[in-house]
Amino acid sequence: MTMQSELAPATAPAPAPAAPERPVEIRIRGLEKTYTTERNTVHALSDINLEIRREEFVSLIGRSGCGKTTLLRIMAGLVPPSGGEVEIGGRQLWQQQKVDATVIKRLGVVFQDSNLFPWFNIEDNIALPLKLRGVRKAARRERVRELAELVGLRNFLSNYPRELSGGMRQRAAIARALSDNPELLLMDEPFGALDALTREKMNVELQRIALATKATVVFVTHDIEEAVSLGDRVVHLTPRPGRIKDIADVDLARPRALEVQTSREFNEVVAGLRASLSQEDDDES
Ligand SMILES: Nc1ncnc2c1ncn2[C@@H]1O[C@H](COP(=O)(O)OP(=O)(O)OP(=O)(O)O)[C@@H](O)[C@H]1O
Repeated sequence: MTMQSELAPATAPAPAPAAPERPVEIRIRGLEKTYTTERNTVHALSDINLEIRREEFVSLIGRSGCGKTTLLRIMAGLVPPSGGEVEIGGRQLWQQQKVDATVIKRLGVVFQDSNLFPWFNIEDNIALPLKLRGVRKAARRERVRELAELVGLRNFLSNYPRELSGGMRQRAAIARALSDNPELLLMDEPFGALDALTREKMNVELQRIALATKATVVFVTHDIEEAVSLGDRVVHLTPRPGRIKDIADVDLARPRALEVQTSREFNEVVAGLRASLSQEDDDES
């Protein structure tokens, strides 16, 4: 495991960048976010600098309120930053508080709640982004079938969301996010509401899907084991204001089966991150 720290002395060996042969997909520079409400001002993110390479899987962890969701929502074009830059695929996402629509087309977003429309069946839910883009019915049907195969919902296309389990609904939400072939998948605690066993299965599934689609993935979670199981790197944010405290490299081959969690490397990375998170508690007390 390599822990990269902003506070590392100048003599520390330079950390090996993940997948150096791949181009940078996301470049975040000097990102700031301040929320101003009638009652107070919250400095949610401060001087966030991060580069993510194409096809990389990056997990974001940190205690509640450290700005994980804010960072993801800025990257998704949903919340404007107060300062700094987010470049995706070589283009600025935000310009004067407005999003560049061509950059948004590269993105797929999945939240904790699947947000499926209850009055549409699974096929229509998955097909919705394609329909909105004016893709013809026959092409939509073909793409939905492909995606349903990928996420294991082939036999449930005519069902309604209420007839599916939580894990199946999340798989449908992932299929919908993938429908327009996004190069970048942004996921905010997508499995947070699932039971532990379903979550483990979904972690294995998600890796398979990410490998098959060659998507770059940014994945927010509270769970250290989940972050390490999935990530090529794990970015640890600290609160007040949200900053990157350190970044752990996870040098484990893919695809990673559940058994990876018994390996020495896995447990070393988890222990390092746990120590880093609990040091935050000590710093607070
Ligand atoms: N719309 C908003 N208006 C005002 N403050 C906000 C808003 N959204 C978030 N915040 C504040 O910004 C900070 C970061 O919130 P954010 O939701 O990004 O953290 P988080 O790490 O995702 O938290 P959690 O793990 O609990 O979801 C918090 O102090 C939060 O109260």
